[in-house]
Amino acid sequence: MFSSSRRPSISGFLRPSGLLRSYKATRRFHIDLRGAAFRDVFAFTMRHWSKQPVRLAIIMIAVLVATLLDVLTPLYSGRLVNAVAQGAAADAVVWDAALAAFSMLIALALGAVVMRNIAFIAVNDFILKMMSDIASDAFHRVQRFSTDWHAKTFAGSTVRKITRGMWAFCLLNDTILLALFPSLIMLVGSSVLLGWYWPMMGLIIACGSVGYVALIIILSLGYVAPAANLANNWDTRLGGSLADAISCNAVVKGFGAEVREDHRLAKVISKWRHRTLRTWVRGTVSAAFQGIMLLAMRAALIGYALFLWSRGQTTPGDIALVLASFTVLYGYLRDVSIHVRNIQRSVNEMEELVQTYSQPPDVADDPGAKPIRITKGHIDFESVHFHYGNHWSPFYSDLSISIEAGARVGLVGPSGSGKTTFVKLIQRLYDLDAGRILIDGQDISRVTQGSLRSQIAIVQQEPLLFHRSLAENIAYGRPGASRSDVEQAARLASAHDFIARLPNGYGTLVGERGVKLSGGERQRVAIARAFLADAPILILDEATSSLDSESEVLIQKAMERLMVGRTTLVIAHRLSTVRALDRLLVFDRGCITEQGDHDALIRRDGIYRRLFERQALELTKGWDETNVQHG
Ligand SMILES: Nc1ncnc2c1ncn2[C@@H]1O[C@H](COP(=O)(O)OP(=O)(O)OP(=O)(O)O)[C@@H](O)[C@H]1O
Repeated sequence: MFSSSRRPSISGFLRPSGLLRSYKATRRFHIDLRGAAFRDVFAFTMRHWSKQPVRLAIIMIAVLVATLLDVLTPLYSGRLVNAVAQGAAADAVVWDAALAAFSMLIALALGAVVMRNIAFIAVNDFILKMMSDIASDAFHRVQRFSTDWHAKTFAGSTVRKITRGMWAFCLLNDTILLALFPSLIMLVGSSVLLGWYWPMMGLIIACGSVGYVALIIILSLGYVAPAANLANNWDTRLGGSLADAISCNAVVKGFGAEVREDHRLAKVISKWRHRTLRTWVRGTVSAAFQGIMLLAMRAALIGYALFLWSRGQTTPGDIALVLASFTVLYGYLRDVSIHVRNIQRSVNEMEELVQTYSQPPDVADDPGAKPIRITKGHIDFESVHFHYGNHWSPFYSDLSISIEAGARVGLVGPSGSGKTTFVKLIQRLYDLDAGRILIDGQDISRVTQGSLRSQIAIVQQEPLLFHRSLAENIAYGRPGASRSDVEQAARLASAHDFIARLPNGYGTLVGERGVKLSGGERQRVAIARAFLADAPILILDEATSSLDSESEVLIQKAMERLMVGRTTLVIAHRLSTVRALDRLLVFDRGCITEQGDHDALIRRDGIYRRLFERQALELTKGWDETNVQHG
């Protein structure tokens, strides 16, 4: 992420700096030119600009006036020189002319400072407002992307995409509004000013500047950028190699392989050095060409001015005007290469963020969708056809099943048979290919997703907790729940006792994703959250991880209390825990092959009986081994 002090790169408008130094400052950034990316990013920028037309107008007018005042400054420098060259200060006419020119110079400088600061103040608000909008819009969209999207995308890279995109947008706006726009005004203004007095000089500036900018674009994008890209890759590889060896230091030590790792890194460093050197050399060559071009312009202008002077057509003041004009213009022009690279860099870094805006949500609410009202919790699958996006064959074909309101149903079957997919479809985390899922007679694809999911409580196998206090995590099930409601839910979930023993009790922060709690404690917090949610439909994804028997009993009891009065689906991994449920659905490769209660299923020679016998056998073996050890 960039630093939050964001102006140093805008040297054209603020403070000119050496070409080479500036080049080196930006050399590490990824440079790549793609027309589509430029178009999308500029369209995105325009959309944001159009939301603040008044501020944009203030900025542009202030920058325009400040730069025009800079354009006029050489004119009065020339007049001052002319006045001084005319005679002694004792001459009142000369003195008045010199004083008038001096006053104008001060007034112009003061005006430029005032206008520039007006532009800065306005631009701060303007850009921060857009950055805030981008952050909240991106968050809004990302939160609503499908489970599939989140499964495919690393959370860390999404976060980086948003924050880097925000700062790149800041740099892009700074560069356009505070660097390129004034440079353009200066270029046109100087051409007009000098062209007004000497058309040939106007032509030299106009043609020279256009040639100079074209040269910069060709050198930056065609010559330096490819080398910089390669150097950048080696920069990343160098970082990766360092991180790899340092993070696996225990292995390196274990094998006494320090020297081997030194050699390995030395090879990477050598490649990195060569690639980087090539980029720097190209940067230096490019800077030299730019310098030569500026020198040629300077020589042409001053040479022409001298030529006119030799013919008696210019005064010392005119020469001063030409010199000063070129010096001011030079300050703007010499940093154009940095601005071009800044634009490229911002476009590259914003590209991924902008793409998320054109991505439609995989699962969208129907226009005018109404909230669902679940009173009983009766669930019907009607001829459901479904396949995962990256699979060719359908996972469920013509699946139909009814689950009565208030029933406690276990979903069992081998790993990958489709138990979790079944509950994901009830939550509408994916859309169906065909068929319908109805809850209390309402098609879930026609209601709002938010209302549907808020009436289905879920306790996951590996519950995720926010890095917030325990009280906040539990209250997530019902926003605005009172402290006594939270404690009551924790008691029902057998969580109160362990929370009360913590030094900060309900105020304890649980660490990222709840890492500071044990698996059993996390589950009880998730159960407490589900108690507070008080949803008519409950999904329990039973933990497979081996909890100690005390935790297991506590969790089992908490879950039984939670099931009362709700339609409950239990994804069961250990069949011993679902024996008491009203009904079991046995899944096998996307089909429900058997159903009934435990007693009925165990009597049949089917998958359930085989699974049950295998688990019973494993349990007996486990017992025997324990007894042998203890014996
Ligand atoms: N997001 C996904 N994209 C593609 N395929 C998926 C996705 N999620 C699950 N699958 C595949 O769908 C099949 C069913 O998965 P599901 O999670 O429903 O099985 P399960 O019965 O719950 O398994 P387990 O008991 O191991 O949790 C598996 O083959 C799995 O690889």
